Amino acid sequence: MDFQHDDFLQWTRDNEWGVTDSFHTQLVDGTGISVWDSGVMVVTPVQAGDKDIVLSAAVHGNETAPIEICRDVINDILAGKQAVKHRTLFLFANPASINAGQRFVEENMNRLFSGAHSEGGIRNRERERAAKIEQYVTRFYQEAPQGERRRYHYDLHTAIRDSKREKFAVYPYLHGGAYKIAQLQFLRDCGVTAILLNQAPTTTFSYFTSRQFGADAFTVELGKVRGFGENDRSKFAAAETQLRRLISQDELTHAAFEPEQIEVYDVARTINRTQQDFSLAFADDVANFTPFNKGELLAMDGDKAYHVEHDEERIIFPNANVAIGQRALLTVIKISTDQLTLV
Ligand SMILES: O=C(O)CCC(=O)N[C@@H](CCC(=O)O)C(=O)O
Ligand SMILES: [Zn+2]
Repeated sequence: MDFQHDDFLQWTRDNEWGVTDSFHTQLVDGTGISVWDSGVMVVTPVQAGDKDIVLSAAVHGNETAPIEICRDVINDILAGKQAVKHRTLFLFANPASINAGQRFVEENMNRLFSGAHSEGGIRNRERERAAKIEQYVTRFYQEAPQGERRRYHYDLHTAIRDSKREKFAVYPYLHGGAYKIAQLQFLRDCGVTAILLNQAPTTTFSYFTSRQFGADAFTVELGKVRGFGENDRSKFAAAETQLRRLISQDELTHAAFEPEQIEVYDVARTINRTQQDFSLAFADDVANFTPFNKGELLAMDGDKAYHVEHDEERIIFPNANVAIGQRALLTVIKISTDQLTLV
């Protein structure tokens, strides 16, 4: 058995819950290609730079634009059409959900990291896969050459709803750490125009790599959920270009950062669904970043009402259909970039 060299994504989907074998091959230029599992590929240049880069897609299988981007980058690497300068781990995280055309099969994988996959006495294959992905990422960062390393993780998503900010990113809670200008520049050049600052730990993939490995890690929302072949790839061209530059260039140069180029939002509240009887007080077509006025009703969770507590409080990721106990809505409040400790 070997992996399919001309279409790694298809081979991954054909082995949706993983394989026990691993594979290694070399490209003509000596670049190492190691496949640790279905959807798990490590690219190791002969003379690798000092970056260890994780690019993940398909944590949610219906978010196809990032999957298509990573598919094309990987296939170009395997075909010798895309140079790689830094160690790069590509992950198609949840192949079974790709095949199902759904966000997940049994459980939202992006709520299973930082060990959450092993809590609550629940077992399912998404939990097993999340645990394996944690192991692969750990192995990837730990197997890096000695010396000062720069760790990155871009977990690429698209959003269920429309968004008044088409591309935005979630900066995981940094526990007092400083935000990095270079990351704001990179995300800006990917087309990101808004950054959400999480103010508490989560069980998302990007929080795991940020907290566990000190990676510059982000959830990057690149657009809207669409079927394979339905993505206008011109809308993702800037992001794809930056990702290709990231893996292939020693250093990335960016134009100077201007605060007005990216809006910064504090996550004000996380509203979880705790009751079967949960509803949002606005229509399904109300877009991410829609502002609400103080006092307006946002959601009912059983008989608990959630009202807007700040002027211009904006909704993010509204989803009344989440599992009991999971996040049904974030609200954010815009802050001045000047308020950030930037390094
Ligand atoms: O559009 C939505 O409702 C969700 C889109 C999505 O999958 N977003 C991520 C955000 C992860 C984070 O907060 O860092 C998710 O909900 O898992
Ligand atoms: Zn997602």
